[in-house]
Amino acid sequence: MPTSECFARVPPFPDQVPTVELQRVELSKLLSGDEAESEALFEACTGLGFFLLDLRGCAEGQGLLKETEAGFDVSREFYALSDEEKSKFPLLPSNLGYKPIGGTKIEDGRPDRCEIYSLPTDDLVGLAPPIRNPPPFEKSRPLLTSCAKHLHSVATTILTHLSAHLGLPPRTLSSMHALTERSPSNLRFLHMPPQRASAAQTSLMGHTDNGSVTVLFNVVGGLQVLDGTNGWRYVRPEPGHAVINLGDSMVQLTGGVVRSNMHRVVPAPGAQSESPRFSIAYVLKPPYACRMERLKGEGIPRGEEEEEEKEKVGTYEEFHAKKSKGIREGKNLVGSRGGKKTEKKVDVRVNEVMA
Ligand SMILES: O=C(O)CCC(=O)C(=O)O
Ligand SMILES: [Fe+2]
Repeated sequence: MPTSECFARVPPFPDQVPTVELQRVELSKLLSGDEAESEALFEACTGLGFFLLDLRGCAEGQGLLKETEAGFDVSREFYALSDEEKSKFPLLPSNLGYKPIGGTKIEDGRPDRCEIYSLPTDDLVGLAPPIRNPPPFEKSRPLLTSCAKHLHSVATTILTHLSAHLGLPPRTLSSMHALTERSPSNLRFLHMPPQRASAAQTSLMGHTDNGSVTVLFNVVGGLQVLDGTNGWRYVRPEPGHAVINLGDSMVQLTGGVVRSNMHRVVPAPGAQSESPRFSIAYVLKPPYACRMERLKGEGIPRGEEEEEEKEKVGTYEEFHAKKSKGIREGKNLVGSRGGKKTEKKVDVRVNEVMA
């Protein structure tokens, strides 16, 4: 999450709410090849599937914090536009573009309370003909392109460490996600307006991400992770850190070694509930053409179901389309195995924590 100056502008996250204990990993140490840090990363990826990445200890991280901070200003400018202006940029295939409030459903079928603008990475880095984005984004193209490239590099650094622990040649996962092939990866700007306490509801439904790695920045709380039998727990926003989580495609490619955990956004707790909530996420996804077959590495299990899987497996484009359709229809939401086929299904409606 951005620097402490950003945090000073909103009331503090309260101490009295149940939070999840996330592993902290330092980007500077990952970049210098620190083995203990790499081990901690792998533990978090195979455990909860979420961790905090400290960006403060190196120039790469500090630069990214500054860029995302500027990104929050771009987001505020966009969300200050009228609904009429925003709706001139409707959702494109692959869920890119503008999703208005109520565009998806929450667990109980009610409309969500979250609006999202997703900019395709392909467009930002020149892999695809540019789409027409709203003026606040268009006039900040150089910033957003630079930000997307730096976020992409953070996400692939994480994938390089994962490759090592999975017994894959070091560049297997990062070259699979290179910025040379078209994919539905995107830089997304989310906005959740404050809700009336008497009618407060989930803002963004419980879901697992369907990409590979998500790098998330927020200042106001509200993100919750499903923490095993503890149920939903808030993630406390921390200055100078990004929240990292793995998505379904990594579960598929690793035969279930890593976890794509359920998470959702509810109204911010305590005094923060009056503040509008902005977040920025970089969602790294495999290329459309990538075959979603289990990779071969010493750390990746082989099993009977693999043969069965091979017959069903297709491209990431197909994998992605199936999940996106489910989300639009409000399906696939009340149960999760945390991305692991071996896990017991958990009802995501358990232990509602709505402060
Ligand atoms: O806004 C957040 O904190 C989470 C957003 C999220 O889960 C997503 O964009 O997939
Ligand atoms: Fe998500």
